[in-house]
Amino acid sequence: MIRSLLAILGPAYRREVGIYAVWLLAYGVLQGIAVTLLVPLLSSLLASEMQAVGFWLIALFSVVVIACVARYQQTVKGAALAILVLKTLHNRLGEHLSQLPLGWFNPEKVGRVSRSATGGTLMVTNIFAHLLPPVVSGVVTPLTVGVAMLWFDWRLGLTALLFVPLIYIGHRWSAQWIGAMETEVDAAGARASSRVVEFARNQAVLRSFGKNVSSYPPLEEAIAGQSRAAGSMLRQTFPRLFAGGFTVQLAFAAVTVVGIWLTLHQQLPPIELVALLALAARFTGPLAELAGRSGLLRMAGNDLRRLAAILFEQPLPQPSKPQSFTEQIGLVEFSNVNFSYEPGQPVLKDLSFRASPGTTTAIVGASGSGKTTITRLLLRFFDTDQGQVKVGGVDVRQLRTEDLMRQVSIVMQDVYLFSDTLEANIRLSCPEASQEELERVAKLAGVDEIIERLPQGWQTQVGEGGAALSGGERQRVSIARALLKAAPIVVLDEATAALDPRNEKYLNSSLRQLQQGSTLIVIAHQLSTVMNADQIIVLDAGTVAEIGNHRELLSQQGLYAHFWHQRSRATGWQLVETDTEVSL
Ligand SMILES: Nc1ncnc2c1ncn2[C@@H]1O[C@H](COP(=O)(O)OP(=O)(O)OP(=O)(O)O)[C@@H](O)[C@H]1O
Repeated sequence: MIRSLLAILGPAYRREVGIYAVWLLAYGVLQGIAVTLLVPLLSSLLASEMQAVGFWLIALFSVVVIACVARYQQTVKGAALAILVLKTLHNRLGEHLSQLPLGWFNPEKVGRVSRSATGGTLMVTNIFAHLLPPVVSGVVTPLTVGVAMLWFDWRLGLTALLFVPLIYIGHRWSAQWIGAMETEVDAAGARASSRVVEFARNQAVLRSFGKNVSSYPPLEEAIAGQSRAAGSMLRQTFPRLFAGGFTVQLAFAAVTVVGIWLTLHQQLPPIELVALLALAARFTGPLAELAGRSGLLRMAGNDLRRLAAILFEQPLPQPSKPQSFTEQIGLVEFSNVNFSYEPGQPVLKDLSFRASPGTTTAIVGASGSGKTTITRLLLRFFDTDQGQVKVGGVDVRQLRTEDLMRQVSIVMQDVYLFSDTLEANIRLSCPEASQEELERVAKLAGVDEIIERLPQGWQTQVGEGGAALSGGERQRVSIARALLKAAPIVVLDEATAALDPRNEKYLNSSLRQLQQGSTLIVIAHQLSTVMNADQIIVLDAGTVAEIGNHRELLSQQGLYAHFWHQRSRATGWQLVETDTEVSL
């Protein structure tokens, strides 16, 4: 466990962990020696040898003082390491997450990260603060006492030490089992919490179908599964902990029986028997505590493994010699791209197209034909299986993430705003922008109108995820961000639903502005965007079925023309796969 902790923290902390380990061991041994000194002390007391009593008392006092120093050092160093782990793990997690491919962040993984970053790291810090000290004392102190007993009376010492393997196996068995059960309980907990979040988020839909907790089976099952797992763990943990404690008491009973037998056969003076039995009692105390703590330590070990699994996730390979841009800034090229999310289920097949700098490319196609996937590959959420994606004439795999991201702005339908002011949300893309610049983009995107209406204008808090704004308003903020960033390439996912006239007006003026300086790649749903695009890519099941501008494609009398003639009077469109019809 310490080894995996060191692997996560890095070799820089090897020394601190080493010093802590020395104090832990020292305290365990000193505790054992202090207890051992009770034997000569009690023996001389019972024999009324007052001078010897004085000597052993001083010896005991000195060892206790040194043990206190060791305990203090162990506590201070443990607390310092716990804080260090907390800080380091959070920093390492943050750094690592920022290097992982964006495609990694699905809801399950995000849930795992948030559980590990909160409860997981706390549990891991507990290893130093609360779990290792009793576990190490629980092993080292009884061993020291056992060796001391060997010295006083080898027969009693041997009896006690013979039980060590049995106690060890018992503890290991119950700790391993508790660890395995905890993994199950954790998985059930993760399932239940994701269902609770789903239930809370989708209240509007669920209520409209008359669903509450008891009539929504997935949530009920997940909660029942969690309490089943927790109940089963509690029920089955008890006998195992009992078995661990029983072997310890058995060891004590065996030492007592052997001691009495030796005394009855005049092989051990009764005074020494009393003192050695007191020692044997101290042999069992820390062992009993060990039984409970080793299970907790195993649980913390599970958390450690889960954290390590996140930290060992591979970031997308970064180029050893990153390339810089040529004069082809704004150029986007896909060459013979093949891509699948799941092996054997190709999503994009031999897909090629070229978007020249400053032009607008509209991507249209049936739901599931791969439109969003194209934008994900352009942003390098994932790497292609075959073929190349080039931005500015350079393969995206040869660009550093920050260089690629500097080239591209994203405006998605489902816009997330940070729980901050309106101004901070727009400045995110260009913190150093002047106030005039900010106001210019706000006007173009129609954000000025929102600002005028809101009580604190630019300084209005938008709430978590932008909850204080409507969907259309959030998209306007997101367009203002893109305008401010003025990136050479803009990826835009148009609203599927028909826009109200006001939002449409702002979207069109923003698009015109963006077109002046950027290459636009639009997942297009509005007819006007499709008609005015320089080129339209018609996707069919992951391949380019047709490519050209509106006029060219109409004259081809192919798939696009078919769609167009069917629904040209519609105000919005979406291609439907089943019968290649256009639906609203
Ligand atoms: N993260 C993912 N893991 C596995 N499969 C995925 C993932 N994302 C998309 N897919 C699958 O890839 C295919 C293409 O999806 P994509 O989202 O690119 O289509 P789309 O044309 O944008 O669809 P829509 O218009 O409905 O948004 C679909 O079959 C989809 O189920």
